[in-house]
Amino acid sequence: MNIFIPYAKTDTMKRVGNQPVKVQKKSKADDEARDPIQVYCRIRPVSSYVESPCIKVVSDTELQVYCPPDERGISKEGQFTYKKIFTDYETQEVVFQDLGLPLIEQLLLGKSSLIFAYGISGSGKSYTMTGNQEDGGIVGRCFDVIFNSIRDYQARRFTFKPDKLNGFDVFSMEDAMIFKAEDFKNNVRNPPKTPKRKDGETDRIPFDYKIIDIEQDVAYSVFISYVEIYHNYVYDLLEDVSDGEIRRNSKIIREDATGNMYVHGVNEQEVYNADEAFDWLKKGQLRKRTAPTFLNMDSSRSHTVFTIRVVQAPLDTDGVNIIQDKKYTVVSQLSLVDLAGSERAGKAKTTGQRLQEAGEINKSLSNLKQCLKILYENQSSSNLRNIAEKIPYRTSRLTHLFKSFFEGSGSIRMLICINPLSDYAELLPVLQFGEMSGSVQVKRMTPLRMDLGLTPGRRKVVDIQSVNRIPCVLEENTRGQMEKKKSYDVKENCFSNYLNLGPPLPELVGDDLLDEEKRQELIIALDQRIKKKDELREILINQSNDIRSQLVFLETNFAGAKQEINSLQILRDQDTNKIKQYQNKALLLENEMVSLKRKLESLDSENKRLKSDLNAKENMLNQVSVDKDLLKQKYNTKIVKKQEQLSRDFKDKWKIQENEFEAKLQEKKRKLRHIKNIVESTESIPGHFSRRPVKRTLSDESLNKLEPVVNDAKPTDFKANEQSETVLRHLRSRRSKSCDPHERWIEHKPPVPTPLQTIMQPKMKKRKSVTKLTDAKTVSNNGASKYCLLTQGSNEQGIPEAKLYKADIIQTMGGGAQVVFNDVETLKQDSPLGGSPVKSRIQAYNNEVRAHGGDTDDVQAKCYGIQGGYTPVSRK
Ligand SMILES: Nc1ncnc2c1ncn2[C@@H]1O[C@H](COP(=O)(O)OP(=O)(O)OP(=O)(O)O)[C@@H](O)[C@H]1O
Repeated sequence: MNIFIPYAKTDTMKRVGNQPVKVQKKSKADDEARDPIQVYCRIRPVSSYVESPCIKVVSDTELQVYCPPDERGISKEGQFTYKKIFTDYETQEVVFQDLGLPLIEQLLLGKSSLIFAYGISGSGKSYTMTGNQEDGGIVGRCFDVIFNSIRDYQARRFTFKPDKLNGFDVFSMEDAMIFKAEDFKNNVRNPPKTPKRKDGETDRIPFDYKIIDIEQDVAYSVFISYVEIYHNYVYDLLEDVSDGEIRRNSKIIREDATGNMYVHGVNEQEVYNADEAFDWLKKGQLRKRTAPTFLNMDSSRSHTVFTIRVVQAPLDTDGVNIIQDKKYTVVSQLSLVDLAGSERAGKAKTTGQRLQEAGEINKSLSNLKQCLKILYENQSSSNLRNIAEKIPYRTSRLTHLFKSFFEGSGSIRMLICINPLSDYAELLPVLQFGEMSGSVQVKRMTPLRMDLGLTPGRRKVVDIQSVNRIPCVLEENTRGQMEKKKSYDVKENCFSNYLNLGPPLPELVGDDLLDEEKRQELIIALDQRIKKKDELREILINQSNDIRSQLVFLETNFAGAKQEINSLQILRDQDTNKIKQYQNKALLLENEMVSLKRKLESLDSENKRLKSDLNAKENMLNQVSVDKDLLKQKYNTKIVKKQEQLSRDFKDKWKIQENEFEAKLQEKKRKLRHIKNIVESTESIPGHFSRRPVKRTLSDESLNKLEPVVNDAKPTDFKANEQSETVLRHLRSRRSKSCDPHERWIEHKPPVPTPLQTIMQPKMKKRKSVTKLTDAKTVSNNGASKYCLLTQGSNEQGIPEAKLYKADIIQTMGGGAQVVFNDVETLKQDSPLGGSPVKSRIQAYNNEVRAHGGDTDDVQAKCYGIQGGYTPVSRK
């Protein structure tokens, strides 16, 4: 077996003998550290008789391409530099060693990588990536190297299981055994289909390489998946399609919690050895879409991605079991991408479906180119604006799937495959793309393995100490049996060493002891044995001393360790107590939270109820206010109408009263004018006094000391003196008591006069009372010389007032009579207490009427007549 010593170590790796690899901690500088995409170029072999028309390899890193002169004699050429150029005579093994092997080493260290093969159709991409049975490609060789390297450190099958989220769950040994038993049962029921071997197919030649310097205190498991991207859809090549089903369902690409892209729901197979992995590869290859074209008899019509994922989990302190905490599990992946070949329809002579496929292939490849170009431009110093253009990863599934790699989740290597028979126009874009990709930098990934602080070499100690230990992988192969046997041999050898005291003693027969020679021989042999025995004793003593001192040392160590353990235990107990306290607190807080939550909920519901009540009440209030407004409006209009009506009525009444008063006034004026005329005519008669109207009131004190008004007394303005002292101007006028007893009076009074209850009653001895004056003869033929008209009403203050209009009846020549008014007596009553005398009088009158069995309504009506100037009793 070859042992691979890596030729190129990255700065993050440090190797010292067989010591486990220590990974430097991630520094800030590492975050910024970037590595270029490493681009390799492989020229496929062609017949030795044919010479490449336009390619010339200058060195193992430089390649020249030139275009033969055209008809105008113009020739073109260009030089391209790559990490390494594999010429046509370089074997698959060499290519693998340069391209694949370092990535396997990184894979086992927990670092991810991506290799993709790019080139024109038929340039040898699939050959390089997968190869064939006899001469395996990169994928098959990867299996061999991986399993050769981890064989002694493999975890039991089913210890890890994909969690469907691009991570892995870790299970105990017992769980793994249960899963294995279930899997065994399933396999018995549905035996897996192994691809049939083609006629003449030989056995696979395993690649005998091994990486010796890997971490031994971890357990490894390997998972593989195989997908193809066809027409921009992702299909699982390891998915079993049931007999009825024609095609597989496409898968979607997702991003996991750490930002890595993955094919969701893809079938990830755990493989335990290279042959098993190779079987799956073959299975997938049979499902891969290929078709014959003019350029390649077995041309890939899809991009295929073969992914190897290595899962590692550290061993516990005892070095026996795996630490089941998921966070210590390291997953690294190596994606091997065989891109479908770019092809020109004319050259490949494709039509129909093949042409469509070619279109899709070219589209996705051009998007890959575009992404890398933008990445390059974003990184280049010429990007002065320092504005990163958005990279269209999502445009195609191919770039979407590898987005995380371009963004720094692992290193990238590209293999440009070239068919030397291709012409300049075909080669140039491929070579240019390769060179441009070499200038793109991707962030350097730091392996994620965590330092648990456990003693290195735990597995080795267990291996040495337990000779009879059954290795965890014993059931997987017979290697363990051999090792077991080996350990027994060691044991036996050790004991034989200790028991061998020297060469065998000479055989003595009979008198041999008497023979000096024989005796000497025996003495020498015995001496030798004694010597050997002493030596052995000395060794034993030394060893026992050593062991003793070691024991002492160990004991002191042990005592120290014990002490340390005790203190640690105390600390642990304290921590446990603290944890318990915190747990109790958390529990209390949780309970409190629950009760608060409940309270909050009840308050919430109460709040909601109150809110709804409030809303209902608000609605009611709104309704009431609306009703009120409506009512107000209604009453306002009613009031306005009523006011208008009242004002109209009032105006009408006012008009009527005004007219009445006007008529009365006119009448009075007419009468006054008439009186004036009479007066003026009597004034002209000698011996007559000029007469002025006299106004007297009952309250007038001057009434008792009546003095005749002198004729030449200055006329007084009636209006001006209305409120002043009353003046008796007519000497003949007297109060009733002083009436001439011989005078005959015609008393004209209302039909039902209101009793005035006063002592100052007119006293007319000779009189004729009439209630209505319809005939003139009543005045003229009666021989009466005086006329008295009694009116009863109320003044402006509502106080009843009685007026006596006195007149002289003058017989006329024609036998008629003229009534000349010459005096007015006004009778007015005031209460000294300020009350209404009318009311009391009416009350008294009513009482009196009732006492005599009369009806008070009539009296009431009369009162109305007195107070309001209106009498319902009609005068005839
Ligand atoms: N280095 C090589 N040595 C021997 N044969 C080779 C080599 N490279 C390619 N070939 C042969 O060339 C043919 C085409 O190669 P391959 O199928 O790998 O091309 P490809 O680039 O994958 O084409 P496509 O893109 O159409 O799938 C195959 O028959 C393969 O065996």
